[in-house]
Amino acid sequence: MPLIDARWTRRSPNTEPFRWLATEPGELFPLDVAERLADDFPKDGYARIDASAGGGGKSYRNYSKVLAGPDGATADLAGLPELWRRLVEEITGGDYRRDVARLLDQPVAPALEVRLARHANGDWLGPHTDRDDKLFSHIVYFNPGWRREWGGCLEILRGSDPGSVAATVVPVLGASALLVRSDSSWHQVSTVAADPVPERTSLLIHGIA
Ligand SMILES: O=C(O)CCC(=O)C(=O)O
Ligand SMILES: [Fe+2]
Repeated sequence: MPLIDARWTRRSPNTEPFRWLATEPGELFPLDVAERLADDFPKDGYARIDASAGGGGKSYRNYSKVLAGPDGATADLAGLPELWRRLVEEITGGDYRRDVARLLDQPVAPALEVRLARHANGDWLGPHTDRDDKLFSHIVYFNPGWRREWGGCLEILRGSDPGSVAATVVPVLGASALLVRSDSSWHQVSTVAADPVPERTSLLIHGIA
């Protein structure tokens, strides 16, 4: 039995302010699968990245862990919980990227990068469009009971202005967002509120051209 329910790709993307799609909990995988993935969310082997000083690129702070690189190399899969290993194998296995290509009317991504991220209290990701070597970004969330007022929400922007929010995705368990990269695909992650708000966990899948 696959973990991913291929029916999630029957949806049509939004066209405003660029091409993107939000999926509801239960669409991408059954809720009990999402719960088990959240329970087993890998905790070790992250790099703390603080790019708040800028330097021309996007401004952000998080913990990041690469699961599969664009060169086809997979990192540390043996150390992953069994369910996570299965999920990474399914994502990199071929059907997933063909389904995404059909949904987005794009060429099949020649390569994927798969990462985990954790955002702690005060972490954020400033406005950006993603690098132009990306075809799409798919972000899946694993946060039971996450509330909008805790921050850490994905905000779809009309432009580079952080105030130009067109839509908000609350990163609740099992929800996901699929973004088609373009010069107008501006988005950001609002700052995660202070303790006792828990860490925000996510899986990122980038299609690389
Ligand atoms: O975590 C999210 O909701 C968005 C992440 C993102 O946009 C990125 O890593 O480029
Ligand atoms: Fe992004």
